[in-house]
Amino acid sequence: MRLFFFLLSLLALAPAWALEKVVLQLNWKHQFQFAGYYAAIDKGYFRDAGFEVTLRELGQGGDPVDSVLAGQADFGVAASELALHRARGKPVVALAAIVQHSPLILLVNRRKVSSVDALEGSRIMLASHETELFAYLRREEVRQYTTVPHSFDTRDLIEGRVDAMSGYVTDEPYLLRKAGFPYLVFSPSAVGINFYGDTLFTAESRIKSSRERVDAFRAAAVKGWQYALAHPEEIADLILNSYSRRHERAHLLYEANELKRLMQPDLVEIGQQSDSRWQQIAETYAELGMLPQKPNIGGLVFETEERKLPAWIGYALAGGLFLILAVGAAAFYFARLNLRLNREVISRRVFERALRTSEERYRQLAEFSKDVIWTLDLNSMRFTYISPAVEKVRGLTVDEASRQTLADALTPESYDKVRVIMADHLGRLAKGDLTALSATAEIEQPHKDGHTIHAEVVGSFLLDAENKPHALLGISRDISDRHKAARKLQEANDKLRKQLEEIEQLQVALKEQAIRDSLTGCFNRRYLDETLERELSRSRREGYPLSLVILDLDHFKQINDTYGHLAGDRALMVLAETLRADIRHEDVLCRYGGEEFVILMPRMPLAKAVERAESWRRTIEAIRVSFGNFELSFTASAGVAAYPDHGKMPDELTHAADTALYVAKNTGRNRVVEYSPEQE
Ligand SMILES: Nc1nc2c(ncn2[C@@H]2O[C@H](COP(=O)(O)OP(=O)(O)OP(=O)(O)O)[C@@H](O)[C@H]2O)c(=O)[nH]1
Repeated sequence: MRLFFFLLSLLALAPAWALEKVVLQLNWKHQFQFAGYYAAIDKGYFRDAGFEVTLRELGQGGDPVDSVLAGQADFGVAASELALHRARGKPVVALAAIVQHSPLILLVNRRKVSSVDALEGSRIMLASHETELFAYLRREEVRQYTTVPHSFDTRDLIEGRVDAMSGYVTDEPYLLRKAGFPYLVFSPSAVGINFYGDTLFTAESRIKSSRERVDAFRAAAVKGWQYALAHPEEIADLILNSYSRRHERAHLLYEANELKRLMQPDLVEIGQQSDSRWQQIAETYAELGMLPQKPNIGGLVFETEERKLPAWIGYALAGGLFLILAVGAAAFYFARLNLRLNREVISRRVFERALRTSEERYRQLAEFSKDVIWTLDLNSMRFTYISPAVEKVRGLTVDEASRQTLADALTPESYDKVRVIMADHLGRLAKGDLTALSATAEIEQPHKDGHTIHAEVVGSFLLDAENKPHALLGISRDISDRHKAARKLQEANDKLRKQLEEIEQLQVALKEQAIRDSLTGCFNRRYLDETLERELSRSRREGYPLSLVILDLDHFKQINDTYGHLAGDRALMVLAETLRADIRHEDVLCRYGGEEFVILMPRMPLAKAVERAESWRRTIEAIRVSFGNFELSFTASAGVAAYPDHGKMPDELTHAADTALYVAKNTGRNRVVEYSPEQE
């Protein structure tokens, strides 16, 4: 009975015994990168194919290629370097190209490095098997750089211990974005290096000994990958529960998403690989001097059962040989055509590369310019590009500035101004006036902190294929400092002008003071002396007469003595006012002495002057000046002399008028006396 149960238990164990134990050497640590293999184990696909699979992380075993060739592992995961190894004679066989496009990239600090060229002379963290990145640097002509052994720790890049590090597009960007680090990605695909990513491989010896078993292993792995891509959340949980908690769930799902993008399962059957693409990869290595020319990678690509042709096809092929010969000529023609096409493809690549280089240069110019460079879509009137200088100029991040409408980006006055300019230019362009392609304007823009900045903008309309403007490309230069300086200069100029005006007014006042009597406002004696001389000369020159009246208040001393000096002053002022109101515009009224006034009258003949003096005498006689409780009245005497009758020189004339006045005083006062030589 015991023997029966023993035999029964042996039977139950039989399938487990039948399983072949194999080791699959991974090229990195557990994460979604190997999702298909976890799924194949968990869902029993490997078991169904007769395998008990142990997954070994990198670190638990050596390099996958070395491990598999040394027999320490049965299968391995490696990338395109498989072509390099095969061409160098290592008997590796690629079973399934799981990831159609390599996820390998270079990561840099965006603030420090903006183009691959800038990596010349820098420190780059790279793993030795990341051959395509070496190829990439070489193709970008970055020749001098220090390779730093990989720590696989993004902090080395964040903290600036290296200038660049290699990484997987599926992985590191997640960590860097989470750390808020301003990273930039350089991908070898930019220069046409399109390598396979993770590829399942084994040693040639294993295929020779059991091709069917290898095929079964491959099929189980592919099935696992199909499941993993369809159920990323389930596999993420499986990784967390059974393999590694190194990556959080969100990180694993990010990886799943990126990986799916690189595998393109909707377009390419998982694991599919082609001889020609592997050959291209090998030739890229050759082109970069890492392999000899025309590298031989024969045997690298595994012939699956599906890929192998059935025997009947061989007969069919033989039968078709005739047909092939018949179309030989056509093939020759197509080969030539193909050659030409190839040449075109190459020249196109060269052109694209030149274009990329020039684009890169313009991008750098824009990214590092102190001026803000931007493009505005004319349909949506939204910004489609704004360069990072906006942060310094307007205090806004590129994202914040890009979200602004044109109206938000300008003060209301500037917005109106810009709209008018744009409408004008677009109108002119519509009429075919190409001088309207560009415009300049000074505008004001709000800064994030509330103040206003002044900018000088140069804008150019970009035309589409039909020559219609579709966008506006602009460069805005911050001229706030210039503006401030100009405003200060203007203020200083205004102040200076005001001061000059004040000085001029003071000078005029001073001049006036120098020639006027302060009590009565009449011209003073000095002015009379100058004027009399000038007017006499003119009279002489032009031959017209000139009269001079000296008028003196009678008994003025008595007014002072009786009513006080202030009353005398008041009488003088009233007298001056009376005379000023009566003389002609060209007459000159002067206070000649204390109570003595002179009236100079150009172009006035003697008789007329006497009449005028007589009229003043009568007016003065009638004056009544109120002073306190008193009413003052006074009379005046006057002497009249004229050019040329009584003298030709100033002294002669004043002397004559004075003599006549003397006579007036002595003959009873309150009278006008005309000079005559007998008075002497
Ligand atoms: N209030 C006042 N008096 C003045 C001013 N200038 C001169 N006088 C006075 O004018 C008077 C002139 O006196 P006199 O020269 O004797 O002449 P008068 O009293 O007018 O007599 P006759 O000229 O001979 O009629 C003096 O008393 C001066 O003090 C002045 O600016 N204000």
